[in-house]
Amino acid sequence: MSGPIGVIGAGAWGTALAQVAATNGHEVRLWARDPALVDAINADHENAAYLPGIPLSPLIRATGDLAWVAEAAANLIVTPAQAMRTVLAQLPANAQALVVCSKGIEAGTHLLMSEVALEQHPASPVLVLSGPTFAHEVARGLPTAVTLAGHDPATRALLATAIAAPHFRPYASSDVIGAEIGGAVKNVLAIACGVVDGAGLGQNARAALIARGFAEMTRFGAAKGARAETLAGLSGLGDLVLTCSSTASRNFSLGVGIGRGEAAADLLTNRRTVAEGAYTAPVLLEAAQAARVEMPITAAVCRLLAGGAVRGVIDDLLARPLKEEV
Ligand SMILES: NC(=O)c1ccc[n+]([C@@H]2O[C@H](COP(=O)([O-])OP(=O)(O)OC[C@H]3O[C@@H](n4cnc5c(N)ncnc54)[C@H](O)[C@@H]3O)[C@@H](O)[C@H]2O)c1
Ligand SMILES: O=P(O)(O)OC[C@H](O)CO
Repeated sequence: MSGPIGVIGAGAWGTALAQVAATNGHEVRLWARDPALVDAINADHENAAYLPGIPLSPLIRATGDLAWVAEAAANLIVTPAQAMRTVLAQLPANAQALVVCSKGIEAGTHLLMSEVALEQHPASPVLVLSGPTFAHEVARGLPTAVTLAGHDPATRALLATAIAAPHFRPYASSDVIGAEIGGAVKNVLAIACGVVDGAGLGQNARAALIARGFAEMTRFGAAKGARAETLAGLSGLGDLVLTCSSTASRNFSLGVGIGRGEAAADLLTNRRTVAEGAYTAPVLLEAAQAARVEMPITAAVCRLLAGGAVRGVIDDLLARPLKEEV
């Protein structure tokens, strides 16, 4: 794929992906809604607000002109999930391949981000990029691998070649829904694991929670048509293990604060960067209930986010009737 690559959303992940694309020699058009951020990135070749300390490639040009970005051969969409529809609605109708890189489920509609993108741009090929990818590591050139899912083999091969770098290895998949469900659900489970850490419940509890969380992800995924092997791959289990194990995860860190007894509402009000799991959790629970899928850990996270007392929520989770593992 020749020509510029567009990146829509200049937070930590959009900026890191811009850096990956520039590594491959692509001119990158990086859209930010905030004019001050556009000016700062172009002046300093750094996104000090969201990805500090990483010198950015001169091939990256920040802009507020969405139409100019949309002329690119492919556009990586990296806004917070709940903002995606509004931003996509401003994109011209002739946009080429749209690669959804955000992780979440839309409130109200219960749609995954690729479904939102397809509703807004039915004529554009829509792909999903997801996996274990802390932005600050990817931007520093540390290695990882991701799932790149799309329905058309030729388009996903083209995109894989365009974004692959020695430290960034995309694995192609046709399971678009599966690739998205892993990323959306793991953010909620990472909050739960952070709570376990913050409340000092021990490493056994965290491992048990990861395993039972993965069971929830698998049940929900099956109900939505995801393939089990996708959920066991990079975008599911891979990302779940990453974010459930590190305070570098915003979702895990939010959970740590809740586990220590801080009010979820205060923690959310005081943060500038997005912890998607806090917005996904209630939507996921609604979607699971509509699909008659039991998700007790997700329900517990919802109670905690709504101000429930940590001890009581954990006691209730552990007091559920005994059951078969599978
Ligand atoms: N940071 C990571 O390591 C990482 C990795 C993989 C995926 N993701 C996903 O990528 C998405 C973006 O995360 P991030 O880390 O870049 O977020 P971030 O918190 O670093 O930045 C969010 C960006 O979105 C902008 N923004 C906020 N509200 C907006 C709106 N209404 N319209 C347009 N722009 C808006 C902010 O100005 C900021 O530039 C999330 O879904 C996240 O789960 C993040
Ligand atoms: O910091 P988090 O919790 O949003 O996680 C970032 C990425 O999704 C990790 O793959």
